[in-house]
Amino acid sequence: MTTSHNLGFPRIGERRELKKATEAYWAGDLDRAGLEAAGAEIRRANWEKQRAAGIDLIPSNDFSFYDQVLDMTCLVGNVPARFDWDGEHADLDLAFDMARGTDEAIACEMTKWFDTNYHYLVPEFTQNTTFKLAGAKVFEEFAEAKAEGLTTKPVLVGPATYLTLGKVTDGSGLDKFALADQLIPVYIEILDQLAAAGAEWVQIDEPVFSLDLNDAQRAVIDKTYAALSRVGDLKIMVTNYFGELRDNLELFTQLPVSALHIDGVRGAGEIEAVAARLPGDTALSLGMVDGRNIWKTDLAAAKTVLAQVRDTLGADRLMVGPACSLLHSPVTLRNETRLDQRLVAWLAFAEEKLDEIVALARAVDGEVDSALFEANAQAMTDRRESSLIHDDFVAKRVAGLTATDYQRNSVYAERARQQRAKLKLPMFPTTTIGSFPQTRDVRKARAAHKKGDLSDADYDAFLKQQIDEAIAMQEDMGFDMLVHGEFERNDMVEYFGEQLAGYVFTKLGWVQSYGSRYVKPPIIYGDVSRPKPMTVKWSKYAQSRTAKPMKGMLTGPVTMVQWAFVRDDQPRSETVKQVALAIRDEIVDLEAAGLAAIQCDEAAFREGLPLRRADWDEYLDWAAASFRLAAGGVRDDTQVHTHMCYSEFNDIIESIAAMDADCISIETSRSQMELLDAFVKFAYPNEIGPGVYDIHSPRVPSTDEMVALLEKAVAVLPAEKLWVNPDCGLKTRGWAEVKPALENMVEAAQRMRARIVEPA
Ligand SMILES: Nc1nc2c(c(=O)[nH]1)N[C@@H](CNc1ccc(C(=O)N[C@@H](CCC(=O)N[C@@H](CCC(=O)N[C@@H](CCC(=O)O)C(=O)O)C(=O)O)C(=O)O)cc1)CN2
Ligand code: MET
Ligand SMILES: [Zn+2]
Repeated sequence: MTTSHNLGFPRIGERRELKKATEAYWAGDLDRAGLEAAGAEIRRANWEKQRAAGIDLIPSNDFSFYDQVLDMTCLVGNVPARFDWDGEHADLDLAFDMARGTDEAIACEMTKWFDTNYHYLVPEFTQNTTFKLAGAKVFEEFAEAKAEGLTTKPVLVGPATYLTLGKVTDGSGLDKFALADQLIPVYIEILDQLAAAGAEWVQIDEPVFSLDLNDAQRAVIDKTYAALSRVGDLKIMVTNYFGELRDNLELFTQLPVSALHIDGVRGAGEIEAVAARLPGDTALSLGMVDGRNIWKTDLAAAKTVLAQVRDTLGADRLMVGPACSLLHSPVTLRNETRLDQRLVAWLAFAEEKLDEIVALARAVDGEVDSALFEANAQAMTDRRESSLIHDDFVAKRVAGLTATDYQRNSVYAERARQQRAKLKLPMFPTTTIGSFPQTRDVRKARAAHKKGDLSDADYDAFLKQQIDEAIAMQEDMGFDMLVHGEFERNDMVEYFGEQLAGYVFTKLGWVQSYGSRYVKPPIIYGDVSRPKPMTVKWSKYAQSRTAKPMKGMLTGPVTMVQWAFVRDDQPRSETVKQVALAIRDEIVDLEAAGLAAIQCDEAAFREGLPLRRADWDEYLDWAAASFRLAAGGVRDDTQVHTHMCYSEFNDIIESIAAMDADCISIETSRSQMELLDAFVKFAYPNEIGPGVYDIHSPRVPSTDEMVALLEKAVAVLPAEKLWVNPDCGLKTRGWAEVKPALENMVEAAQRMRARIVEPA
């Protein structure tokens, strides 16, 4: 019999129950028992949904109150010394301290999980790192499900992935992969304990198989699975997802474990080769249902592939699942009553994906759910032929693009001359990245407006007042280039998605980004265009309230697509081109409305980089080109800014230069300006705003600290190219810390100016 299984279910709850409970707990409005109960209720509901759908093998420990990598850190007792841990049990409150920081200890770093918009907490290693079994969550959740009559498949982040994702923090030059010898025995203890508790299967996630691996990583993998395979009766499934195996295929298929899972969506081309090379009685799990996107699976096509593999391996060695954990999918379509029903017919969120998985597993065994398969085939045809998707005007416009559309009129030096003459900014000009705190009041007003309880006129007046206050504050503080504050936006991607043609947005399609912060990615289903101006009204209003230059504020084409669910019926690069043209229209309109500077954020530029180096150039070419296409329609004296959050710039600096933005702001404060190195080495030609204020922490940086960071920057870059700004937008912060921090920041810029004009 073919086994249906799941790699992980969304943990946030159908209506963001997890966010509400954790934030209430942090605010002191819910006690620990209340929080635990909310978590237990989400797990129970998730298991029940999977059982009802007919999933044979259901995961546990896929739930987390914050992050699964952080949970692994607790489980193996790898708590950084600054958290003052008793060395015994690493429990939930300690995990929250690591995730959020305390008065005494700064939080662990957070970074992107592979090429997703999910963020994990980076494990830290030092010369003093030791591991021990210190967590109980995986065992408790297994027992909890057992009590409900389910023998689940506990999920663990694998040792190779855990070591790869962590970083050495003590500058000791430690070889982190050498820690495997200490880490493996703890994994063995965990597996032993799970086996003793009655577990039959365990799922060990090793998505590092989708990366280019070095010898040290390969050695860790060899060692780990040689050791783990000796654990008693427990069956181990090792999973790879997010990409192809390529040159890791041999290493992967030779792992001495009971089952191997591959991403049958992104790695479709390798299914046959993997099946052919699978030794002895190893089972193969094929991830045929996309966990990263929301389109229905083509069931007939998937069934054909599965049937071929069954003929090679036999049904008993075949398993069917999602390509990756469903963590990256919204929970359910059931509540999307406002979505165009023609579109709904093309979609599958996590719950609906469960049905697809089960239908496929049953179908390869000969039990075809004809009604479901027929409806699915109809949906595939309807979508392909739908007039909703195609827009001739957009197609013609893209086809008519020429080289000149991808460049500004003059080179940077000439543009800079004209911009200086027009803007008359001082040295070390001060600005912010765009958003100001999204306070409860702002969100409440928006929610009330959406519900119809606040009229258009009243919401408008409310937003104008917010903008007025933000402008007055910036003028008082002495800012040189102002922003309007983005109070009208729910999210920098969703807001635009709501206004563009070819996009739809959901009511409750939330996906976890990190901790209690979620996003609602819009769905790009067809050709994209901009029916009418999107931000001009607000930016124009803001500019009318000040004599200082106001920055128009947009999201760039790559980020608009990277943070959306994207159509899969044409290359991503084509969709990005269409979005770039829509943004180009907006940039041109902002210029016409009198905005002398326009920022176009490309926060997800690095995230979109393919996992394998061999694929980078192709991506970087179209990604940088799309930015130039978006920005290429304005006069030389209009200053185009871009912004990127925490990114490893070294590998991609040439492409950042190729974007040819007049100014880029980046996140550098936490790394003590280390991230500037790439710009220095490459002699980045345009202007740069290296962030001097870490906005991920509630801490208020002092003027001295920020001056010290700026000193580091002037030591390596021409002073006249430098801007002074925070690391990122301030939407997640509160005014109480933002005001003093910005005051200090402006003062830091003033001190730098004084020092340069009258050298010490
Ligand atoms: N898409 C995206 N990805 C990103 C980022 C980003 O800004 N956007 N930033 C980086 C870090 N990731 C982040 C992801 C989310 C948030 C974030 O602030 N999310 C908000 C939701 C933002 C939002 O869309 N809010 C809506 C809905 C607000 C809401 O919950 N309203 C209440 C009512 C209001 C109240 O009474 O409080 C309700 O509907 O129940 C709005 O403002 O309109 C959250 O989870 O809290 C921040 C950073 C990387 N990836
Ligand atoms: C995640 S990058 C954020 C850029 C946006 N302009 C903001 O300030 O919020
Ligand atoms: Zn940012």
